[in-house]
Amino acid sequence: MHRRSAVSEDEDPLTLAIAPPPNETPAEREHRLFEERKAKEISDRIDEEINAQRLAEKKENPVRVLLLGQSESGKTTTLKNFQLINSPKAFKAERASWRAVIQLNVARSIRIIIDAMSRAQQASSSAPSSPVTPSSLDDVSIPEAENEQLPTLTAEHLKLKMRLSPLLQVEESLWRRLSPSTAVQIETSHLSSITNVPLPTRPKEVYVQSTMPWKSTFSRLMSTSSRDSSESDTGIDFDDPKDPGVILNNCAEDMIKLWHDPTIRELLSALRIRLEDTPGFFLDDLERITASRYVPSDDDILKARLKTMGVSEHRFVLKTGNLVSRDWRVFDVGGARSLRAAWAPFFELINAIIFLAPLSCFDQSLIEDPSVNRLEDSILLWRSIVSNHLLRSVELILFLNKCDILKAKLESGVQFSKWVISYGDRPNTFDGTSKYMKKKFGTILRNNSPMPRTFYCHFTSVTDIQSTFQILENVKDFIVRRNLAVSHMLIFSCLILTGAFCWTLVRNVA
Ligand SMILES: Nc1nc2c(ncn2[C@@H]2O[C@H](COP(=O)(O)OP(=O)(O)OP(=O)(O)O)[C@@H](O)[C@H]2O)c(=O)[nH]1
Ligand SMILES: [Mg+2]
Repeated sequence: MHRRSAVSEDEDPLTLAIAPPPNETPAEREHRLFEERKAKEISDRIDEEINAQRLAEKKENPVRVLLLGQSESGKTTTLKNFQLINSPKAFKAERASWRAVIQLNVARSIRIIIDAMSRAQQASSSAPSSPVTPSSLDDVSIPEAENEQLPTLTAEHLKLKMRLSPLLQVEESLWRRLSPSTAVQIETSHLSSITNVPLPTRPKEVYVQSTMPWKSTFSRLMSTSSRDSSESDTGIDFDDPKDPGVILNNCAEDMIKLWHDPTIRELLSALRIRLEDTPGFFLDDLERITASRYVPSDDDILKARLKTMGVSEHRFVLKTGNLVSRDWRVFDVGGARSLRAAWAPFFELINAIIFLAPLSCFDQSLIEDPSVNRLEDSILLWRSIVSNHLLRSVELILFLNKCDILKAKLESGVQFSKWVISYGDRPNTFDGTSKYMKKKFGTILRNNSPMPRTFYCHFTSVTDIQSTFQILENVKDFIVRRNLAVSHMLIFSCLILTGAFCWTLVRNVA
C-alpha cells in the first residue's frame, strides 16, 4: 500500500483517498493521469445516460394505453369511464353534446319502429312485397320477413305514425347540429343491417371522425346563443326554440304509447327487431329523457352510442395511490374491420393495451360481414394481438365485457352451446360460460405469445360506473407498477455499472 504524505487532520478524507502517491515518478504520474482521464470519460458518459433517462421519465415518458376490440365492444365507453374518474369537469362540460347524441339515439329507435310499421302496411296491401336483402339486426339474423304473418295495423296506429313524423326532422336537425362541417357523417351501410325493412328512408347511425373536435363544435354552437336561460354548468339552452328537445317533448306521449303498444311489440318481434339489445337504447326511459329540462346523467352518457372512426388521443394526469402523478395518454380507436389498419402505427408507442371482447355477442354476427360470428372475430383478433412481435413487451389486459347482457341473455333461455359448440352440455349459466371463455382466451395467450406473459383478465360491464371504477383503479395501479418496475430495472443496471466503475477507480488509485 502507498504511504500518503503527511496531512492535517481537517483534510477531506476523499481528497486523501485520491491524492497522488508520495514520491511518484514522472512516468507513474503520466500513467496515472491517463487512467484518470479514461475513467472520467466513462463516468461522464454514465452521468449523461442517467440524466437523459431521468429527463425522459420526468417529461417525455407518459403512460400510453391503447383501447382495442371490435366495433361496439365498449372501447369508447371505457374511455368515458376514464374521463369520468380522472377529469370529471371535462366530462360534465360535454353533457350538452351527449344530450344531442342521446336524442339522436331515441329518434333512431323510433325511426326503426316507423320503418317496421311501413313494412307491415306494405305487407297488408295487395302489392307484391319488395325483395328482402339478407341482413341482420345487430348481428342477429332476421328470417325471410315477407313469409312472416305481420300483425295488421289499425287506423289509430297510422295516426300515431303520422304524428311522430316530426321526429324524422329531429334526426336531420341533430345531424346538422352535430356536423357543421364533416365532423359527423352517416354510415348507411351499417344501418342498413339494423333491419331488413326495404324502405328508402332507413335509420342511419352517426359516427364521428375522431380527429374532428365534434364536442367543442357542438358546445360552441350551444354557447353562441345569446339567451340568458343557458344553464352555464350544462351548456344547454333549454329555451332555444330550435332545440330538438322541444319536438321530443311534444312527441313524448305518442312515443311512449307506440313503444308500449302490444301490436307494435308483436310486429317488432315478428321482424325479430330487438331494440332492447341495440346500443343506444333509451325507449324504456322516454318519460325522463323527453322531459323539457332533461340533462343526461352519467349513466345515460355511458349508454349513448356514437360510432368512432379513426383514432383519437385523450390526455389525463393520473394519480396512483401514494405514487406521483403521471401523464397518461389513452388512445380510442374505431373497431370496425375497415378501420383496423389504423391501429398498427400505435403498436411501437404504447405501454399497455386494454383489449375488450364482448361475451354477450356469442349469438351475433359482424355488421361488416354477417358470415362471421362476433365472438369468433374477438378470439381471432385477440390471437393476432397476443402473437404480434411488436407488442411482445406491451402489457395486455383483457376485459371480457358486456357481462350484464350475457347474464340477461342466458337467463332468458338463449343457449350458449348452440353457438359455441365446444361448450357441450355444460350448464347454461353465467358462471360456467364466462369461466369457459376466460380459459379459452388465457390458453390463446399462453400458446401464442412470443414470450411468457401473465394473463390479466377482468369480467366487466363498462356501462356500470361503480364496478368499472374499481377495475380501472386496479388496472391503473398495475400498469404504473409494471412501468416503474421496468424503469427501476434500468436505473438499477446503471447503478451497478456506476458502482463497478467506482470500485475499479479506487482499486487503480489504491
Ligand atoms: N349493457 C352494456 N352495454 C355496453 C357495455 N359496454 C358497452 N356498451 C354499449 O355498447 C355500445 C357500444 O359501445 P362503444 O363504447 O361505443 O363501442 P366501441 O368499441 O367504441 O365501438 P366503435 O367505436 O364502433 O369501435 C354503447 O351504446 C355502450 O353503451 C356493457 O358492458 N354493457
Ligand atoms: Mg368507439
